[in-house]
Amino acid sequence: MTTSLAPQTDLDPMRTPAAAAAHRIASGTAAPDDSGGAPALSVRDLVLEYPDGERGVLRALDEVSLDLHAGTFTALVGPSGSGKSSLLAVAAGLVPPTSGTVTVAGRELTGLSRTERTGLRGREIGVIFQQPNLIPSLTAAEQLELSVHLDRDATRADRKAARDRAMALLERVDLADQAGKRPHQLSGGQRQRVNIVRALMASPALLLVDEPTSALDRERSAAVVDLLGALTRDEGTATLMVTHDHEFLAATDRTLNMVDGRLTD
Ligand SMILES: Nc1ncnc2c1ncn2[C@@H]1O[C@H](COP(=O)(O)OP(=O)(O)OP(=O)(O)O)[C@@H](O)[C@H]1O
Repeated sequence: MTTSLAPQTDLDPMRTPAAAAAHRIASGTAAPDDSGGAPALSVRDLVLEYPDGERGVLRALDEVSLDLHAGTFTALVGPSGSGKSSLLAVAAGLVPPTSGTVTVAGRELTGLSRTERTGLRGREIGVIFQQPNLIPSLTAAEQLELSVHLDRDATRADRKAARDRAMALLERVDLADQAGKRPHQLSGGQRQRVNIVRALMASPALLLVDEPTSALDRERSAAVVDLLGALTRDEGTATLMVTHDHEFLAATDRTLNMVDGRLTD
């Protein structure tokens, strides 16, 4: 992977993820919906070009269009260098496209200011990396609650909602009894499960996952992919997972193939 996806440390200046999650759960909008409503992610005619020395430009994404709906689990496969990570980075709002549009939860990313884009990312986009990038000094529960703790505007009710949401998510992935442990006290599979539910804290509309199984053995990899599928349905996210492992495609609802920056469904 050449494109780097920065860790999600940006804070939502308007609303804490915990408050947003509590609101969505209370209002029932976290329910799965693959019925063809407005897409969680809509990409149109996306082009991404990088400067490429004497050759001019390298076109990493070439007229890519796709829609992802709530509650659906989509795999993105393709040869090395075909543009998979570039698509994730642009969909996450971390890299601006050369042209084309990316709309997440009804908001077009390129039309937003930097602050608005950061806010939207905090609320609506979860990103999971190849290696769990957990903070060594924090417990599993604290990793999940970090953004609300860093938010000076968070109320006591927000903090309580974040604690409750964190415990519910840790319980959902069978880690309630590990909530007080730091990353070095957890196994690789447990760390990846903490990483996954941390990305779900704000009940994002869109979950972008970059090769989540690359550091795991076969059995644990299958468990992580199954878990991502189950959480996609439970939480109602639209999940896009880059994978090299065709063995896990059966666990997804749909597979997209990328070749030379183009999607060949
Ligand atoms: N920051 C960058 N600057 C210049 N070229 C880049 C940059 N990031 C990626 N590229 C190029 O864009 C193309 C697509 O790269 P990308 O990382 O998206 O592919 P990928 O399908 O994710 O590959 P892999 O499976 O190996 O991770 C490649 O030719 C790559 O060399």
